Amino acid sequence: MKISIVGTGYVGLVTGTCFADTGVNVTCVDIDEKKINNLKKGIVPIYEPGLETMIKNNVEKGRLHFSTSLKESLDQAEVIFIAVGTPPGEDGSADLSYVLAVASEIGRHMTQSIVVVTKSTVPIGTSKKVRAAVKAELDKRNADIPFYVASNPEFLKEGNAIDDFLKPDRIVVGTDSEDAEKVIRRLYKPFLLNNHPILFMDIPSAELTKYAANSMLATKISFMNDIANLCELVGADVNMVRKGIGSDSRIGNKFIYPGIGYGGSCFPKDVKAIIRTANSYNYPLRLLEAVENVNEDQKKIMAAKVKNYFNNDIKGKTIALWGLSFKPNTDDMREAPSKVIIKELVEAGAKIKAYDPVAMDEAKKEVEDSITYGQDPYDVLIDADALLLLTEWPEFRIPNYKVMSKLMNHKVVFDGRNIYDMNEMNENGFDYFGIGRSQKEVK
Ligand SMILES: NC(=O)C1=CN([C@@H]2O[C@H](COP(=O)(O)OP(=O)(O)OC[C@H]3O[C@@H](n4cnc5c(N)ncnc54)[C@H](O)[C@@H]3O)[C@@H](O)[C@H]2O)C=CC1
Ligand SMILES: O=C(O)[C@H]1O[C@H](OP(=O)(O)OP(=O)(O)OC[C@H]2O[C@@H](n3ccc(=O)[nH]c3=O)[C@H](O)[C@@H]2O)[C@H](O)[C@@H](O)[C@@H]1O
Repeated sequence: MKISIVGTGYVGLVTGTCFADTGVNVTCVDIDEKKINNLKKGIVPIYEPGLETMIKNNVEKGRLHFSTSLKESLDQAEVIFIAVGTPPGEDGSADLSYVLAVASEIGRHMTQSIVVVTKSTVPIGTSKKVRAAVKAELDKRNADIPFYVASNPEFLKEGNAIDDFLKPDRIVVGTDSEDAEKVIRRLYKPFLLNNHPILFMDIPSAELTKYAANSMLATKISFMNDIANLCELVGADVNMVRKGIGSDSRIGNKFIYPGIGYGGSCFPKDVKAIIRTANSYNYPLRLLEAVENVNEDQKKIMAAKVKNYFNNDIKGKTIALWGLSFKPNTDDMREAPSKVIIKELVEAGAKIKAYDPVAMDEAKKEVEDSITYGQDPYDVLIDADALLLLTEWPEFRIPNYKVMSKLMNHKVVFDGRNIYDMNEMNENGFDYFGIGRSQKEVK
């Protein structure tokens, strides 16, 4: 079987590599020549654990190819996945220009019947537009070639992408044709061996499922952030409350970790987009509007805690940051809450020294020039007046109190992910502030 994946980003590259791993012949296509040239040399553009080795293996076996030519990739391909970006437009709606440009290109170059699958996250009705864009190009050249469209949203998480793709909780496919269903079922069969279901449904339902899933997860996070803030006021510990509610199987213990607000390329964008879609039907999604508002406020909470601790005067203070990426195991800085926190602190006159195991190169492209970067976690603690833990990378989990005490000017830790033991911090002489943990225990 031969397939093509257009868009070689987080989703396209992982999708292509995982399909190649099952023996399918895959061509990953991108318009970014540098990216494709690098991939041909074995240089992977993103940090995703396990991906590099898997790519290398499949390239060596001759099953995984990289190209800038969509036209060439179409040769004998049975399925083509569209996995390009759908960034938010100015009004919050998803920008479909990349998706539709690919659809038109498919129509311009296809020579045999093919299933066109949209894997990008797209609003309801997009598959219709994809179908129309392909058809318009076929009509222009009087080509009567049958083709099918399908929607196959992706649910992988960055940092755990390969595992999520190989062992999905479910695969969602929206289609209106039995022929397309047959081809897609065959392609996904290797991932269904452990009884993970493949759910076929109508196309609008598949498209909406993706937004509903991300919105539900974002809602859980904002809910817990709201509860965490209440915990601080009433003297409760959100870690306890989280365990207390998470052990109710109806609620579940996943995605209820409070923190510094959800970030990344998807939750913020997708919550905005579904609100926008609903508004266009004159149906305000009040709950999700609140989810978004809580999240915006939550991103500012750490900076507020720091300012409050130093009596609203952090001018000239040196603040050390551990972690910059929006979550561990990725170098992705898109919508990272760290960017909001840095902005707030810099505006108040603080000097920032940051360390992240992999995201510093990405951060340098997006963050204030005034901040400096360290070689390792302890490097940034030299003369620091405070440490802020922003991303829960494993290497930050067990801090070396002796070294910290020696290096830091002032012993205070603000833990944006609640990974530290408050008592242990206090016993080692550190003032400690987590998220949603009673301030009473602070010395
Ligand atoms: N990043 C993630 O974890 C997830 C993303 N998604 C969705 O998947 C889609 C892709 O997201 P990412 O992989 O993060 O995007 P990305 O920004 O990492 O990659 C998109 C790629 O598409 C390429 N591209 C743009 N126009 C093109 C064209 N005409 N022809 C060929 N290539 C083209 C770009 O050069 C870029 O390399 C988005 O809709 C996103 O919402 C869904 C699930 C997870
Ligand atoms: O559509 C997408 O792109 C993807 O978006 C998320 O995946 P991702 O953004 O990679 O990462 P998550 O692990 O979901 O984390 C998102 C944000 O929420 C935050 N988060 C997550 C969980 C939690 O309990 N608390 C919390 O604050 C993380 O720190 C991070 O900033 C979804 O989890 C994926 O299923 C989906 O495919």
